[in-house]
Amino acid sequence: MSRNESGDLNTGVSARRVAFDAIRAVSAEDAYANIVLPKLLAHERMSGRDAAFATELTYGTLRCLGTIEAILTAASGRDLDGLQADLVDALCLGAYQILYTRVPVHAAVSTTVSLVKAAVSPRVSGLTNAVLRKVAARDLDAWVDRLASGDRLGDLALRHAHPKWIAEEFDAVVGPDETAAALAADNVAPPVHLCAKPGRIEQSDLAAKADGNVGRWSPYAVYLPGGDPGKIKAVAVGRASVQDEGSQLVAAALAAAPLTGTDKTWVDLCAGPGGKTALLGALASQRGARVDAVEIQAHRAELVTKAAKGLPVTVHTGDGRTYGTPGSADRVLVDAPCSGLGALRRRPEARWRKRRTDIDGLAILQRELLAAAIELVRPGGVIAYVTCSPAPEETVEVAAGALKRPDVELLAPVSITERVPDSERDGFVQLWPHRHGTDAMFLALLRKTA
Ligand SMILES: C[S@@+](CC[C@H](N)C(=O)[O-])C[C@H]1O[C@@H](n2cnc3c(N)ncnc32)[C@H](O)[C@@H]1O
Repeated sequence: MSRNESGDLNTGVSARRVAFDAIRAVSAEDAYANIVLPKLLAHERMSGRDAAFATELTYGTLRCLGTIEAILTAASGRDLDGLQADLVDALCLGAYQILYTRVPVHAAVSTTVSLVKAAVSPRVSGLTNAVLRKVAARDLDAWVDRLASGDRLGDLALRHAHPKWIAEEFDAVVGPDETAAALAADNVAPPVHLCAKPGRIEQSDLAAKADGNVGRWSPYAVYLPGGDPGKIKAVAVGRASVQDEGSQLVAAALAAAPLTGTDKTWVDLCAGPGGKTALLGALASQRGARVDAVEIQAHRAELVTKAAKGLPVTVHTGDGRTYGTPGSADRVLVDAPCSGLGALRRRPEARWRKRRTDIDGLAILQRELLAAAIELVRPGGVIAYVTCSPAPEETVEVAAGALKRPDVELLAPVSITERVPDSERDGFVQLWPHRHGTDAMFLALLRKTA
């Protein structure tokens, strides 16, 4: 049976049921959509256009959840907390189709009513029909205009489906003219970037073999137009890996920083799952250096071992805050655990799960890890402090704290700023999806002076 986005009643039901089950798992069990959905698709043996439709419905609904819920609340005239949770999930799925897709309204409503009858309760099918018909009375823009309160960031957050506090974090960095673009970029699925491991395969060779395009910024990046990267031989045999171009740039910037004296011992203090370790390992291999990769979680340390197979990398399971001998490293990467606000486009549900208060605890750990890196590096050595977040509390504020020390100075990250326009932020690097097509990686490049 073939199904498509037209909303044909006989053809879209299974994809919608898969999407509903995935959304249920995310909302009821705190599952991750990118993990639960492939399992459901495999279980249903769903592929091709059906799988693409189920994915669009699942990811789209979860991504836009806060805005959809605000519209459902207004349309139904009731607090959604008073409705059973599985009904709310089904209503969100139906409303997403009405507001954000080209599925005809009658198909979105009737398929959701059928879904509710089968998967929730026939008793609430009339309510489902009534609420979705009210949602369909306006298009998305009209709903957003109706719900707008006149608060600039609150309204932008509503329009671009983010919690307001995240809009505030972005706005604090890019300023009012760019915040809408920064938020909108999170609603576009990221393209797949490959990293051609230096010394293993040339960028142009990988691009030709993978039917991709050479990346704009990283000398190792290849953009894939589509398809399964696991099926590309260079990836399967470890000569290339899937890695965001921004991650490649910040890892390579550590290796590119000027250094006098010994340059043999590189440390990756927060290594799991090993994407940056693998790139550093390949670069170290070309330069006669070695990488010690530290990861606190054993299962993630195993992933590092796999990612770095065949490279001069030693993996240590342990706490980066207490690792190693002071003054023993030439280059240290601290790719710190962070809020991940720079990679929201990768995880549809993530923005609604995070809380601003999460950053407070993370900032303490980030400062401790950076302090440990400063201890670990030798005088003259280099530290790259990296986060996949632009939030000031876990980026410039952490780096500025370290720069108050008399034995730390800021290094200009020219390997990136001279190559990538609009990437400099107060002497550091800040990449953005809407500017550069990368995750919003932050980099502070520091030197230990004495
Ligand atoms: C942002 S991720 C690193 C991503 C990795 N560099 C890559 O490119 O694949 C942060 C990692 O730090 C680890 N981590 C958290 N606290 C740590 C600590 N105290 N010491 C070492 N690793 C830690 C987390 O388990 C997580 O795997």
